[in-house]
Amino acid sequence: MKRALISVSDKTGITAFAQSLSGLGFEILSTGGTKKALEEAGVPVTGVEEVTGFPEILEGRVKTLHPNIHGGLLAKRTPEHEQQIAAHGIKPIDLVCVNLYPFRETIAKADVTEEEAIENIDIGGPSMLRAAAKNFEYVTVVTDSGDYGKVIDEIKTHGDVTKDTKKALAAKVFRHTAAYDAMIADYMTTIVGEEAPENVTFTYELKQTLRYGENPHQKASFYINPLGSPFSIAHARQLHGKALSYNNIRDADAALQIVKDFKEPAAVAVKHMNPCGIGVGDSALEAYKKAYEADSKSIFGGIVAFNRPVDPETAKLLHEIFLEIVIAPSFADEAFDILASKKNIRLLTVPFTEAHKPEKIITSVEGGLLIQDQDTYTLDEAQVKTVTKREPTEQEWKALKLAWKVVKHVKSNAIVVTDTEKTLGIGAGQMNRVGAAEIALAQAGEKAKGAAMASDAFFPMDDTVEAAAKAGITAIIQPGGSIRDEDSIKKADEYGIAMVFTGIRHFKH
Ligand SMILES: NC(=O)c1ncn([C@@H]2O[C@H](COP(=O)(O)O)[C@@H](O)[C@H]2O)c1NC=O
Repeated sequence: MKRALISVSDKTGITAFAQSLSGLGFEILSTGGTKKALEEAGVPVTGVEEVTGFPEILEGRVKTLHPNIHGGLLAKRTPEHEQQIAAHGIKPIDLVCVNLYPFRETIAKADVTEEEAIENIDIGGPSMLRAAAKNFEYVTVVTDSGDYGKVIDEIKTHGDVTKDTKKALAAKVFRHTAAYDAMIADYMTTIVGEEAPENVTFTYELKQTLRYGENPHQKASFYINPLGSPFSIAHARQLHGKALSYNNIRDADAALQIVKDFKEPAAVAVKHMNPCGIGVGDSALEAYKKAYEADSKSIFGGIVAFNRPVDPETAKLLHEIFLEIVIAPSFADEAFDILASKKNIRLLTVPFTEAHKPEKIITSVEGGLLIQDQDTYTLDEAQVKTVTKREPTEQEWKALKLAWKVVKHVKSNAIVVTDTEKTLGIGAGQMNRVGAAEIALAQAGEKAKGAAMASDAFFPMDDTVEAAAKAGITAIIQPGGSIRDEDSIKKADEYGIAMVFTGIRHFKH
């Protein structure tokens, strides 16, 4: 008689599965809670303690960790192994169905204690899963209730689960136990505060296979951190429109990261990971009008993120142009109807919460990963110092603060020109700083007169100040720290520009 060992925390679908196995001639072996559930459903079950000859001890910490179980799981069906287990009175186990203590769900609880988390580290379950998966040649191993039906069907059709399925199920089990352990490792690493552990493992879950990657000939998938913040593109709720593409996800992430930095109502338009127009105002409507005005050409086909609910008036304006995505904390019903009248536009919501804890940034390079903190620095006015003869006026200060907030999110070398309520020119991703300035100033045109300029890193020479002055810029904010700072300061003084140093750099590569 074939034997199946069933030990599950999540009992979804288990009685039907066990019933089918029993009907197909399997003897069912089971642990405490699972045995009880199966017995209540009328499935004949043998308790594991009858197999081990040992009771469950240490509050369930030891139930299946016994040679009578693991010998039965790991024995090859070869004469040598069969003789060995028989000599010890061990019988083979042909199928294992195990799902693990809910560690992830436990640590996701806001009030979880360390003790509770530790108790939810499953030991016996992964041991059985790994033993059965190693012996996939002979043993079927199931951990996902989604596979119960397939396993039963194959046994009914072929008398056993096919070799290919056994192998595929084993691979799935190793992925599962690896992810489970990675989550435990991450939790423990955080508890002990290890900054750069000698190994790093992550658990990410498939959210979506994408139609393609950055280009149609590149394959791509989207994996998300199951414990990630809801205030993220990974956990955004899509209310309308076609599935997000690879580029959509990255652009939407960029737009969210920017709009998160604003307390006042703001609208952020993004193209190709850079902001193309940012506006602030007293309402979403006002902010959007300014973001649109900032660059009414580039916004076409872009992504717009708001940090306030989208109202019908704003929706009407958004509806006038082609946009890929609109993201906001929410959409008023009428606003949703207006926007959703276009079939393809994606409408996403994310809960804007102050409690958001920024995740680390992980970037891949060929053969490696780079991990760093997010650039969460916000301007510390006490640290900022005016280096020129002239202090910025109140109006200039307002514009400088906006420019500095924006420049952090623009690819380096970055130069941003703003007034007090919107971007006027954005020079992004240039290989020399003055080149970025020329782009930003050309875009601002006449509006550069009396405007503010921000630079993400120091000026290596005074040419950017010169270009700014000639375009009519009256205030500049930059980190400072160049050996030629004095040249830039002198140049600013020459033109009566007020320049402040932040002492902080905002490279974004
Ligand atoms: N300690 C053991 O020997 C052991 N054997 C199986 N388990 C787990 O116990 C759970 C099932 O327990 P029950 O059938 O009592 O509800 C499963 O999630 C299984 O993975 C164990 N528990 C944890 O390590």
